[in-house]
Amino acid sequence: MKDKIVIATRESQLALWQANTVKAQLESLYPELKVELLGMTTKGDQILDSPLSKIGGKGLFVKELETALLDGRADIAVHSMKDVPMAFPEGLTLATICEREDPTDALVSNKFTSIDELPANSIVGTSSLRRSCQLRMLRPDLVVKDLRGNVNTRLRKLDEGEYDAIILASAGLIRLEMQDRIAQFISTETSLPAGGQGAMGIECRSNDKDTHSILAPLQHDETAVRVIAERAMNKRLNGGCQAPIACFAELQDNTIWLRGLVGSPDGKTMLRSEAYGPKDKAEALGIELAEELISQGANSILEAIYK
Ligand SMILES: NCc1[nH]cc(CCC(=O)O)c1CC(=O)O
Repeated sequence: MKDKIVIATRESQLALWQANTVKAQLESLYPELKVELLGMTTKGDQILDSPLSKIGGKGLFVKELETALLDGRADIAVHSMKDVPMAFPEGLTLATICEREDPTDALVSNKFTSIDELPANSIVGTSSLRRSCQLRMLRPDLVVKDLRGNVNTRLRKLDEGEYDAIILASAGLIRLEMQDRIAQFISTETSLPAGGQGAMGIECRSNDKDTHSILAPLQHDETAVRVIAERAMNKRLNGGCQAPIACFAELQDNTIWLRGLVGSPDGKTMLRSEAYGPKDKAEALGIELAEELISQGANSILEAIYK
């Protein structure tokens, strides 16, 4: 067995937290194993001045990390599952899906404690079409304003008064011990999360058997089933995390309950569907739900965005 694992990671606080968490888990499982971090800056970290949906989708935060894996400069990359593209480059694979943190979206505000409390014309910050289409559908009287940057940058912009409230993933705030900034954990009925939200995944070289077996104990089967169903739906819809697509799977006993939606960015059209299926057919369930949304007209909404 190898004696060292190098983790390629972005250098945002959240990415470093995630990489360090995997490092600590591996070190406690394997006291002899050396685990090092290789910090890198990705395109998604560099381009901060244009909306994410305009600068090219889902691979933005992972491409440089994947190059390091393929070059052998690193052995694994720890990702937020919602940022991981559906297809992996030749030679790389998703080895592990770790236990999910709170999957909800969070409202963060210094003035208001819930979406219901926001007065008409309040400015709400998010750069996610998925969040904004759901918010616009619920509250067409609010003003959605683009908000970029890592979690700390976004909170700073809120504190500087540019926004009345912002929406972030609860998981990121919890991990960074900023849970006290959360005004409202928004229910999944109000804001259906992005596929994979709150779950970390670990990518590595497909043929690196040693690393696969080292990572095996970090797999969380229940989370994996849920995330596989969600990603299958996204994949069938060709949607990245920048599309106004939401999907969320829950597991009750051996049954998956998968909910999905596709919204138009103006919040005027919202296609919703849900499906139940056995947990050993997670991928088929995701595809089934996607096809139901396509039969409702999802493709014409999505094509208008990708154009
Ligand atoms: N797209 C950025 C991103 N990727 C993962 C998270 C949060 C943590 C997670 O979902 O695991 C965030 C920040 C956010 O959406 O607020």
